[in-house]
Amino acid sequence: MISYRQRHPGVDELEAAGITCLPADFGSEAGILAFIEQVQQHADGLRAIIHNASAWQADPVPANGSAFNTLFHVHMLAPYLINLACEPLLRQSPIADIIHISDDVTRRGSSHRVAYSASKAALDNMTLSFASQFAPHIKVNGISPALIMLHPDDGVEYARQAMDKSVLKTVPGPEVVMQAVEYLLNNPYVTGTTLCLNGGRHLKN
Ligand SMILES: NC(=O)C1=CN([C@@H]2O[C@H](COP(=O)(O)OP(=O)(O)OC[C@H]3O[C@@H](n4cnc5c(N)ncnc54)[C@H](OP(=O)(O)O)[C@@H]3O)[C@@H](O)[C@H]2O)C=CC1
Ligand SMILES: Nc1nc2c(c(=O)[nH]1)N=C([C@H](O)[C@@H](O)CO)CN2
Repeated sequence: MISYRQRHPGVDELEAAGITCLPADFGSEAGILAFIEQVQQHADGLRAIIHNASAWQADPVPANGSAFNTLFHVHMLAPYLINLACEPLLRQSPIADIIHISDDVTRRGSSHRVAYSASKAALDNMTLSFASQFAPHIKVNGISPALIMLHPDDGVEYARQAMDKSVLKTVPGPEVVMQAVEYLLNNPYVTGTTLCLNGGRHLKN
């Protein structure tokens, strides 16, 4: 089961493959609650919930609360309300997991994405709280990536500078996130942990 906001061709492919694709906009509490209602109508139980939705928003200039408001909803309120509402569905599964996708930027903050970084740091803290609240039946962990994949409009110089930020000097692609997800889903002794997926950036700054 996936949520989508804009109907990408990839959503059509998933739906054709039999995946339940639910429209959702987590930018408001009403949108989050509407998504929860859809999940409850489509699922009798859940093996895992992976919170991936995100907006890489820079801080607006001149300053206003728009980015903070959006990112509070998408990175904080949506995981919070979905986790609490779907706990009973997760308890139907003999093994259950919640995974929050965060961002390595929370290590140091961001001078141009204060709201983005703060909301991801809050998500990291919710990993700790929900891990305590839902144990022992449900494991709750995070994955904190640095640059995973380049955008189509990223230039060669941007890519070189990005690779130089880590000691492993690579932009690995989404497979490494899947490897981290599989590790967390399959390891019965890991909870309250956020996996650092950053090519060793912390060794450089
Ligand atoms: N890409 C990278 O290098 C890095 C990514 N990450 C994190 O990894 C995760 C995946 O990254 P990436 O794929 O690049 O993320 P994207 O920026 O592509 O966003 C992921 C999805 O979030 C959805 N989304 C955005 N706003 C909303 C909303 N209001 N309601 C519902 N869905 C919404 C988008 O849906 P739609 O397209 O339909 O609008 C999009 O498909 C994110 O949490 C990101 O913060 C962390 C560090 C590096
Ligand atoms: N929601 C998103 N979050 C992030 C993205 C993105 O495209 N969408 N991209 C990055 C960058 O790759 C950054 O890691 C480069 O240093 C971070 N977060």
